[in-house]
Amino acid sequence: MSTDQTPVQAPQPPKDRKPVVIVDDVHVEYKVFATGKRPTAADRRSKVLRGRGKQMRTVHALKGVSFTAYEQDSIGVIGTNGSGKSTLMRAIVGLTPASRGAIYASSRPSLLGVGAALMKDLSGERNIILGGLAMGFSMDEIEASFDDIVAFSGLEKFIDLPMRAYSSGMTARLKFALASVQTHDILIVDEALAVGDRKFRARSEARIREIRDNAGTVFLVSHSMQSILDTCSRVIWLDQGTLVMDGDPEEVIDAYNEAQDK
Ligand SMILES: Nc1ncnc2c1ncn2[C@@H]1O[C@H](COP(=O)(O)OP(=O)(O)OP(=O)(O)O)[C@@H](O)[C@H]1O
Repeated sequence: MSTDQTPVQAPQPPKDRKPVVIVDDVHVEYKVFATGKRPTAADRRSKVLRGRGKQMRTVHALKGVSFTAYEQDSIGVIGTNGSGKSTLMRAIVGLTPASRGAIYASSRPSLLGVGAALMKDLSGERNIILGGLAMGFSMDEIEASFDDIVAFSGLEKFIDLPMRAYSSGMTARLKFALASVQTHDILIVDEALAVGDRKFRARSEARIREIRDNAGTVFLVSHSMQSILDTCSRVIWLDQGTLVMDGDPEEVIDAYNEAQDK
């Protein structure tokens, strides 16, 4: 798909809401082996590899993305596979360094992705404790919210089973339930809703609205335009690492769908 490269018209800054994330001309480049093998830290240090520079290829995943997110924004992030959505989210959280440009955030953003680390051999119950400790809660705090987390996940009957026995949707529910006990100022949800069933999706969408109502800011990466329309107040569309459009969800999604149909 090709899109023209006219400058993106950013929406007017809201008068009474503070900026919470500023993404300023961010570029991200990944170095990969041309064979598809990713270099390890040892490979990158290795003199042999440096001498064989031709085998390395650079993937320019983000090419100068700029926008400002304000408190109470819930921003849907859309784009075709490989357009740079997850890379942008990982850059905002600080997991992937920008090779150029800068990102400023008013507080530490939390990334809730389907890939968040939980132990498959441990039960749901144990994973709640582990996840809670990893998020910085004390045992007393975890115990106090334990029943709420289980109830939110809707996995009461399965909570003593190893997570290996969970479907991907059940795993995503547990992760979302765990993450939602924490108060987030800036929450990034990467595709977690796509795997949940309708009832769970409605519950997590309600939770996203609640965060927003408490002056938080939410980014939602999804291929489900319905989830985005139901939850987001603004949508940014990425294509081949550039920001194509930023604005009203219906307008951006209409333009995106039109470009896909071409
Ligand atoms: N760790 C990595 N190493 C090398 N290249 C990567 C890495 N992660 C992503 N890329 C490349 O960067 C580009 C953007 O990928 P990214 O995962 O950000 O896209 P996406 O929009 O989230 O895609 P999807 O909708 O498929 O999840 C792609 O060309 C991808 O191949």
